[in-house]
Amino acid sequence: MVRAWYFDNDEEGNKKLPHMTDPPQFVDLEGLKKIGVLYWKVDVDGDDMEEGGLVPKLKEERGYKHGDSIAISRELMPDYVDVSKMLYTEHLHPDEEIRLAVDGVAYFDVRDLEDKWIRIEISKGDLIILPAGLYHRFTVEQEKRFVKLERFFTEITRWTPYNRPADDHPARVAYLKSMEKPKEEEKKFSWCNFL
Ligand SMILES: CSCCC(=O)C(=O)O
Ligand SMILES: [Fe+2]
Repeated sequence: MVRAWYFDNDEEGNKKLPHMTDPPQFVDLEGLKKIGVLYWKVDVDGDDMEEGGLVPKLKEERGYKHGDSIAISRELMPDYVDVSKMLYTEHLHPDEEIRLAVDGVAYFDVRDLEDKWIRIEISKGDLIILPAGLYHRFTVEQEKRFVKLERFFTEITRWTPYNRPADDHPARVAYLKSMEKPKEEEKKFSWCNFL
């Protein structure tokens, strides 16, 4: 099951360790939703993957026409060191990032609205969607040092990372704007209550 917590900001330590604060500050699915991160639990060995199941339905709803499967580990990748450095470099994408873990364990770090890192641990059956324009980075976890992921894309040719700073990227601007709306709604609501 997915877990998420605030990263302890120790950027010098081993990135593959959990980096929880003491005491840990966990973030629930609602907290992730507030920054646009969506989550589904998937039975990867069962009906969820079959025609009419959760994953094919999600693909259709969100227009994912392409997909592939990648395994990340030192043993399986000749260019592991470069790839893992690249994936742990803070970046964003013009499209949402969809990943379904089918084996192993990995961490996605995502920025909250105050620019603090939230670490999301994914393992078998965790499907997450990061919105376009959200700064994030990724690493495998220390113990297994291995993860296998299904990736889905709307257009495979458009899959590009833009490293931070990319604050003027239209996807970043649109993301921040989409995060403003709930705040405005909240304001309107409290004003109505006041009247
Ligand atoms: C290897 S999947 C997760 C890493 C990532 O953020 C990406 O591929 O853009
Ligand atoms: Fe990414």
